[in-house]
Amino acid sequence: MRPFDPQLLRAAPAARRPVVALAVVGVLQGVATIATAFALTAVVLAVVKGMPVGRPGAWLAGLFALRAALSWTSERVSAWAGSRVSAALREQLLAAWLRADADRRPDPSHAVALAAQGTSSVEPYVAKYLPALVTAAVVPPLAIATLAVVDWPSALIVVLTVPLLPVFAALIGASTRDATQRRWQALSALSGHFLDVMRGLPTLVGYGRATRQVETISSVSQRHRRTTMETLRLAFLSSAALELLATISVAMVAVTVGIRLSHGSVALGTGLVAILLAPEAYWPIRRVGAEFHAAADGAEALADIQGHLATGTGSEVAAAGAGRDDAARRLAASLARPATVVASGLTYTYPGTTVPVLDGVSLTAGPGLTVLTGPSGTGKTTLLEVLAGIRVPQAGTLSTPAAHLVSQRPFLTADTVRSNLALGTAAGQDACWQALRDVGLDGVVAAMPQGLDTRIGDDGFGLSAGQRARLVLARATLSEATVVLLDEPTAHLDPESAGIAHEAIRTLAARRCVVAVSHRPELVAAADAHVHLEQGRTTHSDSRQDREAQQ
Ligand SMILES: Nc1ncnc2c1ncn2[C@@H]1O[C@H](COP(=O)(O)OP(=O)(O)OP(=O)(O)O)[C@@H](O)[C@H]1O
Repeated sequence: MRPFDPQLLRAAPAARRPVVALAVVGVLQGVATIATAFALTAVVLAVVKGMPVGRPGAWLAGLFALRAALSWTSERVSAWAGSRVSAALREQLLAAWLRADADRRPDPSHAVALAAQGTSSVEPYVAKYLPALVTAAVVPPLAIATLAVVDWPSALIVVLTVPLLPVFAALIGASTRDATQRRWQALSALSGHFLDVMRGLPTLVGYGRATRQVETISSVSQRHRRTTMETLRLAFLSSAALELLATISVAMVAVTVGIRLSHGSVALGTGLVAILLAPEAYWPIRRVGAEFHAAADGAEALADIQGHLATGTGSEVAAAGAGRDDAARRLAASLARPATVVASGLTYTYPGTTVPVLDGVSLTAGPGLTVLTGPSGTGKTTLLEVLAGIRVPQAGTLSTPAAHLVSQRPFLTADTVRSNLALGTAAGQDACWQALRDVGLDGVVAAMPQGLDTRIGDDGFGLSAGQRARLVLARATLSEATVVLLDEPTAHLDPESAGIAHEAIRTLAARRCVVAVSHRPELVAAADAHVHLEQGRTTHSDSRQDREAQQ
């Protein structure tokens, strides 16, 4: 971890003002502390000499009040700055991942760890460590300069001992960096494993292997606990070491002042100011050492976040020829474009593999229904994802307006039926009911306790697989996109429900360009065009007219 990474201020512009404000408050606190040393000395001298303490006492009280106010301000600004920066980074991360194609998105467990704990761990870095760093750069030189004017021998001792603190801190910091990296990896592994287990819990329970996971989660948690304790041990050790060093250094100043006082070679006032000022040269550096450990996680996470923000900017994505753009702008532009998909020579190879899944696929789909068939694993889903702009082909050209993709594993949030239906559109009550009627789900939703306002669980929990499939189909009918891509939309439905859904798909295709992957012969028969894929290539395509002519 570098002491300060200017990338932060570039990555999170929201951090600039709070960091500057915290730095100013830190410097004012330092100046007030130095002034307090003089005021306190004046009070002590007044008492010793039997003079009135009213004036110096008032100064001292005023300075204490100022320091309390500055301390309160610093805490408030810190809390505000931390939450502002972490929220801004979280927003930027999500926006970058949404812009990026599927191959550049991180693994979900890593994404969860980074967007949740990662961005939160940047808070102490911004709110505590950076202001401490600025204070450490300003206050010690100020204290030493004042000390040099007041009592140069004390200043000399401080100048000779103060560099030991950053040297020690840097030595300890090197091992902290490795420990923090290990801790961060352990945390990612823990959240990833936990997510996998939660996802696969029904299957694990079904096969009677759920209890085995307790052991695995326990060992992953233990690894995280060990790495956390290792980091904490280092933090306590380094604080103790810096504390000891600073105390010995201050003691050296105090002892020499004491000896000179007893010899009468220094005035009481000067000696007192020197003793009170000496700690001010050390504490800001000690504070940096203490905050460094709390901030180390944040610095590690910040480096990771910056990597994701840099790769998610999309410059290469646009250059790859798929013409993907910001989703909202694309949707707006798409409404003005004809509902036609034209793909030519699309070639796509998954990262880490060598054999292309799509090998020069060409396809033209206009308004109406185009059904895509082909054996399992031949690349149909991949093709839909390329058409939707989620994956970027390595070769070929694609021209399409913004598309609404209904995947095989539909995405449903833990929210009301209404918000799951209207996701991203301004569909009202009537439109929602009409969409539900189109897919034959109106009776089911009407029978729910709160109708459209009934909450469904995460991932559609509480609905059958067929109901989920129809709900996302209803959502597609509400979408404003002129191109709708459906991946096996009726795979989970009984013949009756499939019939209703096919009718809804045909209605949808009357107004838009619908490309559906399906193995249902009745949907293929009803299609305006049929494209067959095999081993990543289009082996056959025909239109309804071709089929009618053949018959
Ligand atoms: N993330 C991935 N990384 C590497 N290979 C993948 C990935 N996803 C899919 N594949 C491979 O790409 C090939 C095509 O997969 P795809 O899901 O597109 O096939 P499909 O035709 O839709 O199959 P199905 O009809 O069974 O849904 C498969 O051989 C699959 O193993």
